[in-house]
Amino acid sequence: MSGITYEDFLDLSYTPTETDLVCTFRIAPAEGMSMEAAASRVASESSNGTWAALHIDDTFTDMGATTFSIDGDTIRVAYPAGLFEAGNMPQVLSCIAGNIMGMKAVDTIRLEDCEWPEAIVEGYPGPQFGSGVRQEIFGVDDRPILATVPKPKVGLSTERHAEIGYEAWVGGLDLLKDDENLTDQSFNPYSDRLTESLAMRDEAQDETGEKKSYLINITAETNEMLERADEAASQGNEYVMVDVVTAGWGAVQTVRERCEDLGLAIHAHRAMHAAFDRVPDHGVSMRFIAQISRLCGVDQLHTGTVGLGKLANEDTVGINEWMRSDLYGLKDVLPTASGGLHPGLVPQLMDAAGGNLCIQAGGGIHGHPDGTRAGAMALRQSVDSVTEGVPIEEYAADHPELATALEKWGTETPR
Ligand SMILES: O=C(COP(=O)(O)O)[C@H](O)[C@H](O)COP(=O)(O)O
Ligand SMILES: [Mg+2]
Repeated sequence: MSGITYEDFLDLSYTPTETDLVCTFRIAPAEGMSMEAAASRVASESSNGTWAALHIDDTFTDMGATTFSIDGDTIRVAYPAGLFEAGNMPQVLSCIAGNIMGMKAVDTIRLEDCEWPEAIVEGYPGPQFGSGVRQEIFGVDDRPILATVPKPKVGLSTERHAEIGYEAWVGGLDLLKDDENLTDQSFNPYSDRLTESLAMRDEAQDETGEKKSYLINITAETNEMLERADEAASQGNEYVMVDVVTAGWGAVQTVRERCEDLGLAIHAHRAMHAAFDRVPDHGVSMRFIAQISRLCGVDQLHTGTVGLGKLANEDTVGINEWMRSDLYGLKDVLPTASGGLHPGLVPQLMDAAGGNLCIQAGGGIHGHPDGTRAGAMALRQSVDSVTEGVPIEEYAADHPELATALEKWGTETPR
């Protein structure tokens, strides 16, 4: 018999192996607790230790993590790959973002970043299409794809919702998108909405000669989501949308598997992410949420608007870069910029975030003084101004819809 105590989880001379998962945390030790003591408790509680010294014998497999670096408030912890069940994202979170978030040894703790080894990545499918949706679904590779969410976000009848979609599609947008809290309510049932919207989609395609599609929200209990995905595919749609944080990562993994069979792309809305990532010193970062989204295999993910728009953002550019970085052959994820966007913000957005994007606007389309179709035209024109390299004000001179949008909202960010 020998023993393990939390001190065994700190070794500043340790060098991570190539199969270790390395996590970077920022921590504030509780009063009276040294940095070293708090840092070793993080590694202990998130792997195989507890508050008391434990007795082990030689049948024990040591899956202990090691805090190997302390730099100011930042610690780095290496976890052996064998600690993690292959392809089980909830279990990963129960380790590295689990009990430690409530541990009294720290006042605050935030998981900022992970370096994922191949030994773990190979258990996950990654995206089926990634940013390839632009080319594979829409045949577009020279501009961002454009989406709109009808507003008011809930309460519109099915017929009105589909009409708004039609107006947006013929105005030049690629995608109609459901809002995060529209699923299968009595005022706008899922099946009816799917059928009516796709009928409108077909009309818009015939009229414009452009491919159009629909980010229909299937968020629900997992089996229900699978049925809704089946229905979306059987009616000829190309996408489903899932609120990935509220649905849960196990459910996302199940949906991803079904979408492989159905050939459907997944648009990930991140509603509730801010409960975990908004407080700067606690929780998990949006970067981390983006990492697990990619591993679980979503194709598009909301990652913010580089500080423009109505919602708080964390490092959109850095996250977007991570989502297209090399990850042992996993496909990339197409970033979706959304939240308080309007045509006048597009040049700044594309300047900072590039063109490999999905740009989504709700109020910035339907709030256009001349209605949804004009709003959609204005958004498409704003993107065209950037891809054609013409300053937006100059472009607006012979594009009246854009001119009206600029008159209304300028190039300022709303609040
Ligand atoms: O409905 C909207 C945007 O509507 P609008 O264009 O009217 O603001 C989305 O839910 C937000 O973009 C979510 O935020 P994020 O993209 O930051 O997750
Ligand atoms: Mg929304």
